[in-house]
Amino acid sequence: MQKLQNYINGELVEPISGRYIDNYDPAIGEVYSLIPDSNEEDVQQAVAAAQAAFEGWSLMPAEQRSRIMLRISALIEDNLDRLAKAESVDNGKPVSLATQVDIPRAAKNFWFYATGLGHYSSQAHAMENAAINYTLRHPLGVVGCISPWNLPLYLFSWKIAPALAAGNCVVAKPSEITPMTAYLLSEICQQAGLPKGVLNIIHGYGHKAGAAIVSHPQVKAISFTGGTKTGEAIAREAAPKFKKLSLELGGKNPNIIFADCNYEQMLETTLRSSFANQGQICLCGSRIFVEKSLYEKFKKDFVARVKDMCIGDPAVDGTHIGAVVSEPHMNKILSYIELAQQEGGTLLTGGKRHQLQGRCANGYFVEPTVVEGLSYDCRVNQEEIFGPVVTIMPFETEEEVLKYANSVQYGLSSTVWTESLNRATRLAQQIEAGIVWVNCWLLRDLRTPFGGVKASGVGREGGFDAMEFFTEPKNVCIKIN
Ligand SMILES: NC(=O)C1=CN([C@@H]2O[C@H](COP(=O)(O)OP(=O)(O)OC[C@H]3O[C@@H](n4cnc5c(N)ncnc54)[C@H](O)[C@@H]3O)[C@@H](O)[C@H]2O)C=CC1
Ligand SMILES: O=C(O)/C=C/C=C(\O)C(=O)O
Repeated sequence: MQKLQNYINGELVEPISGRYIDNYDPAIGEVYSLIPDSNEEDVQQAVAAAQAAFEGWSLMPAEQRSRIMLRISALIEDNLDRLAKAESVDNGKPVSLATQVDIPRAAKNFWFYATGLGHYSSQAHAMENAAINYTLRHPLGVVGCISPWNLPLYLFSWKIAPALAAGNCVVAKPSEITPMTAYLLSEICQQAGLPKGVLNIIHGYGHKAGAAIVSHPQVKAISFTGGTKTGEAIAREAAPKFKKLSLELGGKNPNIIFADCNYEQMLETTLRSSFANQGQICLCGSRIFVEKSLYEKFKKDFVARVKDMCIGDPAVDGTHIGAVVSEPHMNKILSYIELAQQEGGTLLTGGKRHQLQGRCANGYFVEPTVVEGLSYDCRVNQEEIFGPVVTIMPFETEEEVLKYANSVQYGLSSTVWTESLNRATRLAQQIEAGIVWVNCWLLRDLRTPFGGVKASGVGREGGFDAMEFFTEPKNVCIKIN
């Protein structure tokens, strides 16, 4: 069976403990590879390697740094099929999704920051006839990047690329549930000629390897994406040590549909925003609010389209819904479907584990599920499920739907469907979320600030926001005589 290795100081190495963790293919429910069960000692070696590499990397001319990152981007593109297949096997997502979305975006993340670093400039503030201020931005040193299992290489690279572009050296940990493409990225970094120690990839459990990265005194910042509870634990550890923190956490996003919307566009996009990646994207619109006059028509058409979706082998073209990421996660999703019924909801479609034949007979598949009849403040409408489950609810007025939308502890993204520009801008102003999509969903411009409010996180990724996070400003004030 394939054994993955840590990537430390430019070399692929065994974990010091010699211990490994089972890695499952969720579509067949079997272990197919082993990953290092790394501990504090592995992290210590990785941090030491990163520290040693920092001077060389941070002082390297920006153009040279950029060229190395562009080579990584190109190699990801060259390996598109291999990486997409690996992502699909590791995560359960349809290979078509990994080919069209996950892997191209990983390549783009490196391209975006490799080119962006050449446009990042310091600020100057002139005090009339008194002084001129200029603000230097220094890389922080060694930084930690910790990413989740839902968009493995996409989110891993979304953190690593700006950190490297800003001149930092990185110790990164992918999720232990989906480690494969991060491992393949280590091979790509070797081929691209990334100097040793600049990026170190440690595999293993969050409470062990991840916690060791967070608590290491030489790790100056942590960029984390994952569950809100884990984000809290990381903040508890890192905040008293005055580390910089960027936390992208959970969501319970409203999808607000008015009767005057472009109906076909809305219906097609709502199918995606509900069930893309088996609903395992923190931006999915899991609470669908529909204006009362459109509710019955929407319900009929939406449910019919959901019933048409193909749940199947992720390796096969034409599959819309693949496996969810793990057996515990499947059970969590099914328990929320149970809860929805206890809370008085009616299942309009779905609701069960889906049984496939043949190769995937033991895989972790959940039917795309639509629930109606729940109140906006019940647990199912307040807690993050992170699976292919949506609720639909009617509303009558803007005030009412705004109250529903803002009733949750989360505030990541939101979607508004209307042809009225006035209404869209009114709501965009009042919705408590870091991102508002009007008549679209997950339309991404990588220059824009990305992140959430309330329990959805702290800080913003994307564009120069990420470059600012990964650098420390120093103001120099020169008096003019
Ligand atoms: N992007 C998002 O919003 C995501 C949300 N979730 C939500 O979180 C729930 C739990 O999922 P998990 O797999 O447990 O995600 P998680 O948040 O625990 O895992 C994310 C990453 O954090 C690491 N980690 C865990 N504990 C850590 C610690 N104490 N210190 C440092 N690193 C640590 C993990 O190893 C992984 O690399 C899901 O059911 C879902 O609701 C999960 C993944 C992504
Ligand atoms: O940056 C994006 O385009 C998407 C990010 C998605 C997440 O952070 C997530 O699902 O966890």
